[in-house]
Amino acid sequence: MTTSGLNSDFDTTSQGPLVDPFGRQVSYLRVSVTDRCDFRCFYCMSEHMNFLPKKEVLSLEELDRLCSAFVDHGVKRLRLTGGEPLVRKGILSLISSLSRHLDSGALNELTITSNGSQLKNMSKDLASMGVKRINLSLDTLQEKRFTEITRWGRFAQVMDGIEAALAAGIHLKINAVALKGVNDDEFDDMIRFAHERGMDLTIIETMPMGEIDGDRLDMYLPLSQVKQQLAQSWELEPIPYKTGGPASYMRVRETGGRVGFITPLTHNFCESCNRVRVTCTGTLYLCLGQEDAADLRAPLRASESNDLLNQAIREAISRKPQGHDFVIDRANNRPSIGRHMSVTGG
Ligand SMILES: Nc1nc2c(ncn2[C@@H]2O[C@H](COP(=O)(O)OP(=O)(O)OP(=O)(O)O)[C@@H](O)[C@H]2O)c(=O)[nH]1
Ligand SMILES: C[S@@+](CC[C@H](N)C(=O)[O-])C[C@H]1O[C@@H](n2cnc3c(N)ncnc32)[C@H](O)[C@@H]1O
Ligand code: SF4
Ligand code: SF4
Repeated sequence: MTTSGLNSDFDTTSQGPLVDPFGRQVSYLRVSVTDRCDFRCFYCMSEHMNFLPKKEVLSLEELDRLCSAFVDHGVKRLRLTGGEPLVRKGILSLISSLSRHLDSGALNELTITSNGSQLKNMSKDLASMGVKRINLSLDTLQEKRFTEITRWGRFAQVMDGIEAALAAGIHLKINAVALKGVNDDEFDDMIRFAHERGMDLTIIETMPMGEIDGDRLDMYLPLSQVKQQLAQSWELEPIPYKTGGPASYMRVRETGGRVGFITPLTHNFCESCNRVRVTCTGTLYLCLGQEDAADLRAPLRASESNDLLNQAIREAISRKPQGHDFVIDRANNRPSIGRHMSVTGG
C-alpha cells in the first residue's frame, strides 16, 4: 500500500470537493461492504476462497461514518457492492441510516450492485429506503448454465428477486459478463428478456483480476465482436445516454430499449473518471485497475473526530492515477491485478 508520493501542491486539510491531480472531481463512491458471497462465479472467485476474518472488517457503524465523510466531501452517488452486499448481516440498517443523506439532499443517489439472491425479501424495504436503481448481475438465462457459472447460485431465486424488485418500483439494469464459449450465444435472448421488462442490459468484458480456478484468458471476448454479432439481429443506434458509469449505450430500434457496453480493455474511459472505491476493511483504492491504495481504517479508528480521516482521504485523492494498467499477460498467464473483483466490488 502506498503512503508516500503526496503531491505537495495539494492542501490536504481543506474541505470542499475532492478534485484529483487531473482536475477530475470525485463525486462517486463505491463501497464493498463485504468480501463474502453466496455465489462462486467462476470468472470472479475460486470455489474455495479464504475470506477476511471478522475483526479486520469495518463494523456497520464504521462503514456509515466512512461513507458520510465522503458525502461531507461532496460525494453525490454511493453504490454498495461486494462480495454480495445484501448478504452482509444488518445491511438494511446501514442502508436505512445512509438514506438520511438522500433525505437531506446531500446525496443524489444510493444504489446497489447485487447478484439478486436476496431481492425477493428485501426489495420492498430497499425501495422504501430510497434505493431507486439496482444493477443486477446475470450472465445467462439458462438454469443449467447459471449453475455452472455461479456454482452455488439458485436461478429461481434470482428470477424471483427480479420480479420482486420490479414490483417494488426499482429500476433494474442487468449486467452480463461476456464469456467466450459460455454465454456468447445468448445476447439476443438477454436483450429480449431485459427490454420486455423495461430493464437496460449492459455487457461487460472480463477483466484480469484475481486468481481463479480456470483460465480467464480463454474466455476473453472483445465487445467489438459482440457488437458485430448483435448488429446481425438488431438495428443499433449510438445514443448519448449516460448514467455517470463507464458504459456507452446504444438504442435497439426493434425493442426501443438500451444496451450498454463496458469495455475497460479495448476502450479507455478513464479521462472522465469520477470514482474511487473503499473495501470492507477501509482500504481506499484510487483506481479499479491499479494497486495504489490508502488505509482509512487506522485514521477512522484513531479518533472519534474525522480530522485524521479527512486528511487521509484528501491525501489519497491527491495521488489518484490517470488510468488503469490492465494488460492481458498471455506470456505468464497471470492476472494483471492480484486482488479479486469482489474486494472492490467492480
Ligand atoms: N475499468 C473500470 N471498470 C469499471 C469502473 N466502474 C465500473 N466498471 C465496470 O463496470 C461493471 C459494472 O459496474 P456497475 O456496478 O454496474 O456500475 P456502473 O456501470 O458504474 O453503474 P451505473 O451507475 O449504472 O452506470 C463493473 O463490474 C466493472 O466491471 C471503472 O471505474 N473502471
Ligand atoms: C464483484 S460483483 C459484486 C456485486 C455482486 N456480487 C454482483 O455480482 O453483482 C460486481 C460485478 O463484477 C463483475 N465481475 C466480477 N469479476 C469480474 C471480472 N474478472 N471481469 C469483469 N467483471 C467481473 C460481476 O459480474 C458483477 O457484475
Ligand atoms: S460476481 Fe458477484 S455474485 Fe458472482 S462470485 Fe463475484 S461477488 Fe459473488
Ligand atoms: S480504470 Fe481507474 S481511472 Fe479508469 S475509470 Fe476505472 S477507476 Fe477510473
